[in-house]
Amino acid sequence: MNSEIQSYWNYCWIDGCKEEWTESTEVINPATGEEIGYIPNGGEELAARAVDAAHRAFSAWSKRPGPDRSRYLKEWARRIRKKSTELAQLLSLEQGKPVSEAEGELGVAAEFVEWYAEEAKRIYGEVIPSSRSDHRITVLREPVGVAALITPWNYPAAMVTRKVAPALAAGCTVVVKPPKETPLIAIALFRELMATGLPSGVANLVTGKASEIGEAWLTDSRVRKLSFTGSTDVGKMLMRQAADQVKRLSLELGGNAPAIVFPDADLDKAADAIVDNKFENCGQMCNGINLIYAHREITQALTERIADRVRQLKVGAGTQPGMHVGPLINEEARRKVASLIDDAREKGAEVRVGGEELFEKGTFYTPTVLCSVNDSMKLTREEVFGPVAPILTFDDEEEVIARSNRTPYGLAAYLFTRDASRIHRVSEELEFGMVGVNGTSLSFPQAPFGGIKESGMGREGGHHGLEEFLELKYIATVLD
Ligand SMILES: NC(=O)c1ccc[n+]([C@@H]2O[C@H](COP(=O)([O-])OP(=O)(O)OC[C@H]3O[C@@H](n4cnc5c(N)ncnc54)[C@H](O)[C@@H]3O)[C@@H](O)[C@H]2O)c1
Ligand SMILES: N[C@@H](CC=O)C(=O)O
Repeated sequence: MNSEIQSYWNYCWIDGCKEEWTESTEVINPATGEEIGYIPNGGEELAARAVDAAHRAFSAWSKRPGPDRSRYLKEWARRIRKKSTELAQLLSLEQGKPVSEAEGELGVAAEFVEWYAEEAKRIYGEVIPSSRSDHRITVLREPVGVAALITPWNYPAAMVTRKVAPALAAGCTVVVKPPKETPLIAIALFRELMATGLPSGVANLVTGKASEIGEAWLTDSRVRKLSFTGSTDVGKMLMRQAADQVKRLSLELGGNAPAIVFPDADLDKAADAIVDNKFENCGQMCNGINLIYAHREITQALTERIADRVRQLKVGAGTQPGMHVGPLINEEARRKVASLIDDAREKGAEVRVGGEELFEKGTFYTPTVLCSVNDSMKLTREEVFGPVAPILTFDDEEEVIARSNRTPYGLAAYLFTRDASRIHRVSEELEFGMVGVNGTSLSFPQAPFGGIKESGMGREGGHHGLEEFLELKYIATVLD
């Protein structure tokens, strides 16, 4: 692994070539605090060079037939799958998640590329009957242009392919910036993309100073689109910067997902699904459950089931076999989780499981279950992004819908019930972009993943994800 890891050090990808940079910055393994690699600490100049290359490549790439663009994507997916064992080790090492989860993420990453390789062939226009017989209305779907793609550290492989694949399928060229915490997996994915023979400049990747790179791209009129996944605070700032040139925007931001368990639910299945979701990636998931609302009649029974399952979770470095929960991404993230738990304790929450920092090295925190949680506690309003399952009690449907909708976020919500009418009624009343019913899996290449309110705008996945990289052009033709 060491020589494999070193093969990703100190370069990014511009115009089809490895671009080395004198100033570098280190990448840290969150399970040990040790340096595992170095990447270029680029800024404005590197960012501009990436746009130069993407802009030069756009005209030829956008004119290629869809089936032609599709072939590069299929080959990329094949290569990701072939190397998934090595890539999963790398992802786990720099991000912290268990290797089994990293393998799952790489499977999802490849699935998105395969899906968009097919969608590239089906970018249809329209001919619309006009109200005037002397006019024909034609609508074309054209690629937006150079797209800037900025990705987060929590799903550092899937978030790259979920943006790059639809953009390339649509005929856009791209400039990509991964986060400083997990750049190596993005560089590795790019190596596989370049090995497909993709024409130079179609896809470019830079690493370094986030605000400098972001500003360079948002003030460059050749960049026509920004697709960003990350925190709501940074998303809002980028939205303001993008306003000056009215750039197209997709924003996949934070969440504060409720899981509502009604008294008629299958409690064992609900507890399994809640624990799987809540502790995936050490709770660092945008659509991760933030609050568990249990009906008063089943609060105790559900709490026992959740607590029993959480006690079984093994915590350790993701690269160690058999671990379920890895470290948080860094010390700042651990401090935030600890302070939210302290606040909840001070306001009367009971720690049923966990509630402690772990180990001398690395940024571990025990999987935690909190009961007697009430709405005065900070963790009910903030995105916790950690291994904490807070359980609250509710009495009736209307009340729990109102409490769930009170958040400014609107990404995902979950409900557990066997009552068919309630499923429809509650799903439709919840103000969230996605609702999971009797389960918590939401990320499918065919489905429109995304949020409303302060969780963002636009969708990733499905044909909806392709539309984000396409402009409509309407042509009115006078018929002789
Ligand atoms: N809605 C979704 O689909 C989705 C998916 C994954 C993660 N997320 C959210 O992402 C957040 C966690 O990710 P994070 O901590 O990496 O978020 P973050 O906002 O700190 O960083 C995201 C990306 O933005 C970059 N960035 C930071 N400041 C910037 C600036 N001034 N200009 C340009 N780029 C800048 C970072 O370097 C990184 O690449 C959580 O809030 C999570 O909910 C949302
Ligand atoms: N779980 C989501 C990512 C959010 O953090 C996904 O897989 O799309």
